[in-house]
Amino acid sequence: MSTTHEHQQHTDHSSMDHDHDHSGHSGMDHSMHMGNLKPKFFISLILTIPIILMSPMMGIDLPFQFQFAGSEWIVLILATILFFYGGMPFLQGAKMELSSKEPAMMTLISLGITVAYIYSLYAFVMNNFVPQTAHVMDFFWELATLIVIMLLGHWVEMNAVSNAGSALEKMAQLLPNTAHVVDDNGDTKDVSLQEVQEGQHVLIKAGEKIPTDGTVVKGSTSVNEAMVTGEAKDVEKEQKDTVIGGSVNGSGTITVEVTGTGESGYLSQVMTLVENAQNEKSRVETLSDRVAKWLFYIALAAGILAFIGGFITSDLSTAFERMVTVLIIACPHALGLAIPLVIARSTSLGAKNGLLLQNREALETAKNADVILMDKTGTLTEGNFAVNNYRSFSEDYTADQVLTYISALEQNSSHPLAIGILNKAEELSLDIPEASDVENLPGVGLKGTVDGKNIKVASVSYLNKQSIDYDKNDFNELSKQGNSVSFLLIDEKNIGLVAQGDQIKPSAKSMIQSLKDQDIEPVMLTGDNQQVAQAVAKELGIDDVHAELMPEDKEKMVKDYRDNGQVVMMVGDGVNDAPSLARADIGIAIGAGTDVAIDSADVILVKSDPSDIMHFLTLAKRTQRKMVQNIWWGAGYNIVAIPLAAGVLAPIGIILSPAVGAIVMSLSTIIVAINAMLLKID
Ligand SMILES: Nc1ncnc2c1ncn2[C@@H]1O[C@H](COP(=O)(O)OP(=O)(O)OP(=O)(O)O)[C@@H](O)[C@H]1O
Ligand SMILES: [Cu+]
Ligand SMILES: [Mg+2]
Repeated sequence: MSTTHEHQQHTDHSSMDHDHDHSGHSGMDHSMHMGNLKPKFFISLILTIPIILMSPMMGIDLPFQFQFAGSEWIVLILATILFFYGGMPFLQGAKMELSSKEPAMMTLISLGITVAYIYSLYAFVMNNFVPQTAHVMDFFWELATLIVIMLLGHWVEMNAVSNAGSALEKMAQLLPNTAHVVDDNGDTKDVSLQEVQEGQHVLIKAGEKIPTDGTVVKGSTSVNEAMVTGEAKDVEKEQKDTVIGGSVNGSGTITVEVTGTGESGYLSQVMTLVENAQNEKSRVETLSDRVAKWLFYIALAAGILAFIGGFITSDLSTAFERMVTVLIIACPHALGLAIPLVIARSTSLGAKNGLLLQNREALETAKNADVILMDKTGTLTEGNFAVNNYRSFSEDYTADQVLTYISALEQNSSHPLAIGILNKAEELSLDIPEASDVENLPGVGLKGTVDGKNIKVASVSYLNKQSIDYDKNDFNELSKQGNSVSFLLIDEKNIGLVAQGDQIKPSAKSMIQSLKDQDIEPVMLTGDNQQVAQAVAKELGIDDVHAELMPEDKEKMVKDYRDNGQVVMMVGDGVNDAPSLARADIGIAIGAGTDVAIDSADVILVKSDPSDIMHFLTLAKRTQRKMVQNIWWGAGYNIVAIPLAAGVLAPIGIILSPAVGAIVMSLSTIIVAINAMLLKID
């Protein structure tokens, strides 16, 4: 079971309807190569102040400004330092964008500052060394403020990303992080990962994350190490093999002697979460890059036209001035903040509402969701099973012995059904033997060896498929009462059963109603038997129910819906849900669920409350709306200002005064910032 691999496939699949490129990071993922912008921003700010004071803005002297003999030299020197020091991150970014042939934000900024700088140099030379010419307007003021505001924007953006990272870290700590430590008597105890010590033995059940580095001392399994090594291939592990903390156990149960420190595995787990979030390239971010790319071409074209127009109607100097004005005004100050601010706000709102977003793209896809497929056990129900009945069909075994054998296998399972059974066994103080070669049979149950016997705990659908006899009336009676029934098979012979009941989560019913109100069709997919499934569905108001499904059946259902052109959300918690979570457009895992499910999902409901799905949908919708609004506010300024600056209306005497342009530009930046902060979900 290679979940990460499947996740990869999943992203490939979803590219049917939109182009999100995980490979195309390079040119646009500014934060990766910009280093620490904080000192850069402050030093640039200090350099900028004297420039603002001593240099005219777009050729206009502001009331607080002053000049003195030689002050233009100070401006020149400061601006030169600023251009190379403060502008470097953008110049480097532009180099990367251009080398991948994707001119965007960085190229536009670089073009603006480079033209401003070079033209200002030219103006400086003309004004100071060629006295006969008319005064040539320089752009040192614009150059300086441009660089400072851009540095601020990117610093905020990077902060947003790393804040999201630390929010994630906090959230991840809320997820269960215990290891099952085996003591000398063979009993297991759940211990917080920080307390696990080298040399201890830990039990790792199917679908669980391997908590620490170690050596296998018992059992065999296959392990998916993709999270750690990046290679999406299952690796077979048997005794004496080493396992890596953070990798995910397949279907076998193993005992491992801890060799790495207790924390390393867990920490790496958190770190991967955070890293994934940081590397995540949301398509909405790309949207602003796309807008910037268009602005780049528009600005370039407008700049050239302005130059030609200016040259025809006036002189070379006016032509240059207009071109530079256009390029500078085209620079998307506000656009640089439009998306990062919304993302920062949205991530922290999500965290406050119990949502851990592993894949921010889910925020975008959500608005198109047509159908939501939901697992039953542990998702819509508590997964707090209580044994209502257990019995033997064989004269060779008592009912208690049936429960004992089942418990022997269940000790190796992380399934909610296992907990109910083990609680009952403990209540009865049953002496449980040790099982070996335990393997999870997803969608069916468990198998293993106890007292030299081949034992299985299996579902009714397995018995049906294998044509193993059981009393149908008896089974129907139990399951109609809402019991999940598991059979004990010894050498494939039906020996007994255990029947357990569960409760529906309190918030589930109103959530289903809200989903229907939003025209999202709820469908229940469960591995449990028909009768229980129907009972729960009826109670919740779900009309479409599919029961007795194997994990691959669930996955196929997701696929069928998607092939039908529908956008599928899938909510689940178990090993049996992992493939479908990865396959769905939006996979949502229950925080208390198994590690594989969590790894395969895009969103984690940390509080394990299904009604947080509604929070997610609201957050997604509002985030999306804010992004679009902010892009309009950010780019709208450019759309209006560029043609004016280019002199489109010059023939009728209207030409955008550069000072007014600069003021409107600042206004649009402020609007974008305030608008982002107004994002709320209640
Ligand atoms: N650890 C286990 N102990 C006992 N029975 C099990 C176990 N695992 C699976 N089964 C049997 O297999 C059936 C299917 O299990 P599966 O995990 O696929 O679904 P589920 O947990 O019952 O339901 P859902 O898919 O809604 O979570 C269970 O209903 C049960 O009969
Ligand atoms: Cu700008
Ligand atoms: Mg489940």
